Amino acid sequence: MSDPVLELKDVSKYYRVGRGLFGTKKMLRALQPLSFAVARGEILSIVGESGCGKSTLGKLMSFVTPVTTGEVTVDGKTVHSLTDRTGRDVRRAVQIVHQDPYAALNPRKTVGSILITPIVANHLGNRQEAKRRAVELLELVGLHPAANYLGKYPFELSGGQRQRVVIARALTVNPKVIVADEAVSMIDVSLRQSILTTLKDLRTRLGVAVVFITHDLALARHFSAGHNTMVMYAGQIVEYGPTEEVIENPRHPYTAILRSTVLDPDPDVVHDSGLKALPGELPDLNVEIPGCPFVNRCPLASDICHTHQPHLQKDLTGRSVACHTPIEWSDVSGGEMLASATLFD
Ligand SMILES: Nc1ncnc2c1ncn2[C@@H]1O[C@H](COP(=O)(O)OP(=O)(O)OP(=O)(O)O)[C@@H](O)[C@H]1O
Repeated sequence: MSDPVLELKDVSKYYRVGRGLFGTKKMLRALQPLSFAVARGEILSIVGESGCGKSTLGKLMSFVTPVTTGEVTVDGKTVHSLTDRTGRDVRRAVQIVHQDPYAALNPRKTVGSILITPIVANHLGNRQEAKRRAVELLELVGLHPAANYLGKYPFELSGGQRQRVVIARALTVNPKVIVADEAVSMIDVSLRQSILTTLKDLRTRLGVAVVFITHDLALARHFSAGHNTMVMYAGQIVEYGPTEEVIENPRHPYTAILRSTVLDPDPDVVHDSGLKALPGELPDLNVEIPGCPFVNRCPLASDICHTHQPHLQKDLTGRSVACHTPIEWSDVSGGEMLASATLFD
């Protein structure tokens, strides 16, 4: 990859979820070891059903939660503990924006204080410089005239305005990557588009990379058009590559089924098209299974899928798929693509 800024190497996450027989620890495998990188200024969408590990991955890459195994690095540097002062610069290079703008802001602090405090605390300017920077950031995230917002309390703002303040706060420490975890899912549908545009503008204006975590394939297609999309299933990456390739000509049967279930035919339509329930259930993450985690829901499964776990393999188009029986596409007439498998019936 050209110019990676954030790299995850064999990163996994197990949560302790109680005690089993004889007091043994019961662990839930939220993420299998996975590796990928985010390039400077890249937009990467991460999509998948509820429980597939998207938020866990977002928390690991922004140093909110420690990894169980593996390593997360920013410009080749890592942190050895999430509270280690020497790793502060590395940690603050990745900022996370959560879905709930109501819970994210201290109701007793003004917008000015919310933005000025981290700038001063991180020695990025004195109070006067911090105030100037706060105004700049509010303008940047689309709150005009910015000076009017400094004295406001969160309760005086709409959900969309609060989320803009949350994004401005993330920018106070000059991050290299913003992880937006379902950042518009609690925002009124009519305001989503403009917040997404603001996030995209940050990439253009500041060169910051944006990792966009969503359960909504249509939003991913829209937001990361021209960039990359990763599809997750049961704590694993099942498909990864250029957004148009992954979503228009999916090679993993899971991506294909998601696509046929949820997508609006118009790629420019942004609306609430969350994943509908697929037939079957996610596998039990408490149990280690030998084969592919999707095997019980997969219409293309063959014998090997029950016994051997498929690994992510890159094809000639630069897309990676973890599947023993990936869908083959062929160009039949003047660019029209035809799948070998009829998953869309
Ligand atoms: N702190 C925790 N302790 C125990 N299990 C957890 C914890 N956080 C997440 N999990 C479990 O890890 C798995 C992955 O959860 P995660 O929240 O990362 O998925 P997700 O794809 O983001 O889903 P959602 O969109 O519903 O948040 C789930 O089975 C979840 O119940």
